[in-house]
Amino acid sequence: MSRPAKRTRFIAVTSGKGGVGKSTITSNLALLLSISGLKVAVFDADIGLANLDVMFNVTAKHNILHVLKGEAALKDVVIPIRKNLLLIPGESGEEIFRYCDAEMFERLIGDAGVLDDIDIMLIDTGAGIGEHTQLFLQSADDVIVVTVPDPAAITDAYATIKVTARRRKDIKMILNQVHSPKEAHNIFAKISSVANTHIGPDLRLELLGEMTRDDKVAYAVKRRSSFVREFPTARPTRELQAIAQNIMADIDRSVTVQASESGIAGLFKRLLEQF
Ligand SMILES: Nc1ncnc2c1ncn2[C@@H]1O[C@H](COP(=O)(O)OP(=O)(O)OP(=O)(O)O)[C@@H](O)[C@H]1O
Repeated sequence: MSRPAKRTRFIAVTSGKGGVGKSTITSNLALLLSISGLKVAVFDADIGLANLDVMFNVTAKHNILHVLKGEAALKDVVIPIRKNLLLIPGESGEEIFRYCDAEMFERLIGDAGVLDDIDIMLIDTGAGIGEHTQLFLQSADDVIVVTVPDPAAITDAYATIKVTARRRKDIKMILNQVHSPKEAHNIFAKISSVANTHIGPDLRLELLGEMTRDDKVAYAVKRRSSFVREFPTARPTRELQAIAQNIMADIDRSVTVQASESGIAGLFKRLLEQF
């Protein structure tokens, strides 16, 4: 039986090109949001390259695919990272979608108690032009496209924005590995201008924030730790805190909904509606 739950805000984090810092940002952002007192889940939906378990330095024995196949219970798959923060390990998205049907959805609702009070679910997806990634992007409340200043990455980020904008008109961006906020704003202004001309004026593109290039970030990733914890006063940490504040300012936590609308069941319900 369904019971009241908190409405989960689904935030998909994507990119055009690999290696721009999407998983680093997702994992550290999740940590900051959870430290702020929100209940956060991170769903690793990066098709073929699920690596958030590495980012959080945990070992995932089972993942969501085992749940969908009925081989494991959700509570045995979900990994607690810290207070208020859970990881839902993923696997090949392609296969996940083979199990995306009504029966699977019923199973998730029945099993979803562990997750139905989640405030924010961050979904780490693959590159945004992929067909299956698009399903996640269209199902989410917010889409964040991460890019770096490199021209090839910007071109690929723009391609992601263009494909995503066919079906939704609000897209956010994070400019990572910039040298200064000015550089981030200049790049964003150029992307916005091209999008306005070629995609259309009804697309609402928003710069959620920027993160400076800093060796401390790479150092922490190499050590499988989080830079926001290791370097709490470093510039990228402060910049990511500002991004977390922006996200929190947008969230109304007071709304209650049916359990089927929240957590992982809510996400799969939305995915199912795309078929
Ligand atoms: N602001 C930054 N400053 C310095 N290095 C960074 C920064 N952000 C990310 N990196 C480094 O970039 C590399 C790629 O990051 P990450 O794995 O998060 O990218 P990704 O976009 O998730 O890639 P993929 O999609 O291939 O998993 C990592 O080694 C990380 O340490």
